[in-house]
Formats: sequence, structure tokens, C-alpha cells
Amino acid sequence: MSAKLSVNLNAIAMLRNRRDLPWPSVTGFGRIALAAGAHGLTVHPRPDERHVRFSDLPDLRALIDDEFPQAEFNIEGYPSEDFLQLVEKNQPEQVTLVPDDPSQNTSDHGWNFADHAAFLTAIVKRLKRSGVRVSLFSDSDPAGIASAKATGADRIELYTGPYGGCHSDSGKAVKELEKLAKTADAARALGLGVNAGHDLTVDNLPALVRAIPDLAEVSIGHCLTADALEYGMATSVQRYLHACRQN
Ligand SMILES: CC(=O)[C@@H](O)[C@H](O)COP(=O)(O)O
Ligand SMILES: NCC(=O)COP(=O)(O)O
Repeated sequence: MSAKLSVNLNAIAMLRNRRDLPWPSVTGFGRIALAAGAHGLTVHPRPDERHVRFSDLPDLRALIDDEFPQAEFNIEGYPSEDFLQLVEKNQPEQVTLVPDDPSQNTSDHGWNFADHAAFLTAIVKRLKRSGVRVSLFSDSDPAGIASAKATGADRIELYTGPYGGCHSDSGKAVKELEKLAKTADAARALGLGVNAGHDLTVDNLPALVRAIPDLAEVSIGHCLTADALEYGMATSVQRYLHACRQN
């Protein structure tokens, strides 16, 4: 049982955007993630570019092509015309369509597949013409999966926010996990692959992977970036202390 790991670079980009300086480098941290064994990189460009910028995408595409050709690039977002053109220009291996409003702080729900059937079907058709794998962000709702399949998509990405939000309530987490597993079962039965993401952590990931044995990929950014800061802090302070001592 193992899922592929795609590292989401949005949190790194948000930190970089605090100042007009090139660090932390989005491409640099992408390189570190892939060199450490991550299977891919994820970005979620939003219309206001408050996280990853559109100009980051060609650099990430080139990083994968030039240095890690076995890795995958996953671009997530709401399928506006601008987003679709960004995808077509940067040729990711996978695109994940998310029903985000531009004003949303972060993604907080999946598609209502029945309500958006015609819209999604046309977009999936357009994207698949350029050879990209298409995944659709999905709530834990087995009843919606037949409509997801009917769009022509290849995979769903299970929205794991409600599961990740149960970090202090193990009983609730078990219930969320059951809903995720049932939705994954419905997807598998119809031949859809299953990805998952949002608020996944080192602590809540093992139970998810056990509950969905054929989970293809998880994309993780927020907590992984928090962990990177925590586990890199002591070394960084030591380097700065060394730089302070110049006598
Ligand atoms: C679809 C999804 O769950 C992620 O893309 C999530 O929205 C991360 O994006 P932010 O880090 O920009 O919130
Ligand atoms: N698709 C989910 C994703 O890319 C990362 O979500 P998060 O770990 O930043 O919550």
C-alpha cells in the first residue's frame, strides 16, 4: 500500500510573495522536494496570484523536464478560460479541476457533479485533447461519482479537509475516513482513479493510505511546509549564529 506524493508549492510561494525578493525559491524548493524522492509537484494558481504566480509555471515545467523527467506536474484550479490557457501552455501531466471562487481563502469543497455536468464534460474533453490526465476535486459522496465518471475524467481527488480537521477528535476522524473510503470504492467500481488532498499530515496520512489501498496520489503543501520549517529551524539558527561570530 503506497500512494505517490506530489508536493504542493503554494505555501512556499506565499512566503516568497511577502517581499519583492526571490526567496524562498519556489523552483528551488521544488528541486529539493523532487531530489528527496517526491513523485511530483503541485501548484494551485489563483486569479490574484497570491500564492504561486503564473510566471512560476514555466520554471517548474523546465525543472521537471530538465532534471526530473520521471516526475509529474499537477496544476490545480478553477477552469476559467485564463486557467485553461495556462494549463495548455505549461503542459502538466495532470490537471485537477477545483470549484473555487476567486475570493475563497483556500479550497473547501468538491464539485456538485450533477449540477456542473455539461460544463465539466466540455472542459474535460478540451483538456484531454492536449493529452493531460484530468482529475476532479470531489467531496465524500459516493452518490455523485457516477456523474463524475460521465464527464470523461480519469480520476477524482478526494477533498480530505473534513478528515484533516478532525485532528483532535479520533471518533470523528474514523467517520470521515469511512466516507472517504466509500467514495473511493464507488470511484474504483467505475474505473476512476483516486487521488486525495487537503490538510493531510504525517500523522493522518497512514490511516488514509490503509483505508484506500489503491490511492494513486496525495498532494500535500500546508502541513508539509510547516514541518519543513520546524525540522529546518535549528540548523538554520545554528548557521546564523555561526555567521554572527566573525572574530
Ligand atoms: C485543491 C486543494 O485542496 C489544494 O489545492 C488547496 O487548495 C491548496 O491550495 P492553497 O495552499 O492555495 O490553499
Ligand atoms: N490538492 C491538495 C493540495 O495540493 C494541498 O493541500 P494542503 O496540504 O496545502 O492542504
